[in-house]
Amino acid sequence: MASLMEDEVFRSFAKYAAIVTVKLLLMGPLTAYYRITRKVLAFANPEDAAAHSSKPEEKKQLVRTNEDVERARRCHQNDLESIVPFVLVGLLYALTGPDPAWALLHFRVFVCSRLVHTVAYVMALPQPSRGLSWAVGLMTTLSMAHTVIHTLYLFIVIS
Ligand SMILES: N[C@@H](CCC(=O)N[C@@H](CS)C(=O)NCC(=O)O)C(=O)O
Repeated sequence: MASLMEDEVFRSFAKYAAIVTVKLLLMGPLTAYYRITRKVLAFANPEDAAAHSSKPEEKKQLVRTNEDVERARRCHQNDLESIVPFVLVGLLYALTGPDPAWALLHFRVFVCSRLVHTVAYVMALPQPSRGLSWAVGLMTTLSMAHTVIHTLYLFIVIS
């Protein structure tokens, strides 16, 4: 780890991966905040509610959903679909010895795209704000994946 930290690209990867992972982790507390402030202190599944009440009307109340809570949950799910691949691919990419300026651009663009995606999702901004920010993040990860695969291919051909 100490010798990896001497590498400029790995240091910036670690920094931006940490930022975007903290952002992902904060989606849980944000969902909890919406649950509390929108008074949706309900169960997620009907069977959980059934364990607490047998009355149909009461059961319905116990599984009540709220648009803000669901929005935060969907955003959290989307973060998992995008950020986990970024961290995995980004780690391999950092190990390919890319140009530091180009690598930094990839990391920054990805982090910005996810921050914009979160704001667009949670605040229900009009499309294509969310779609575009998601697409930019995806392109960035795919670009890094391309470099990883290309580097491996060259390594196999040369050796
Ligand atoms: N699992 C995603 C795949 C496509 C995707 O991530 N689309 C972006 C841009 S439209 C999005 O924000 N989808 C909403 C979501 O995942 O809840 C979906 O079902 O929509």
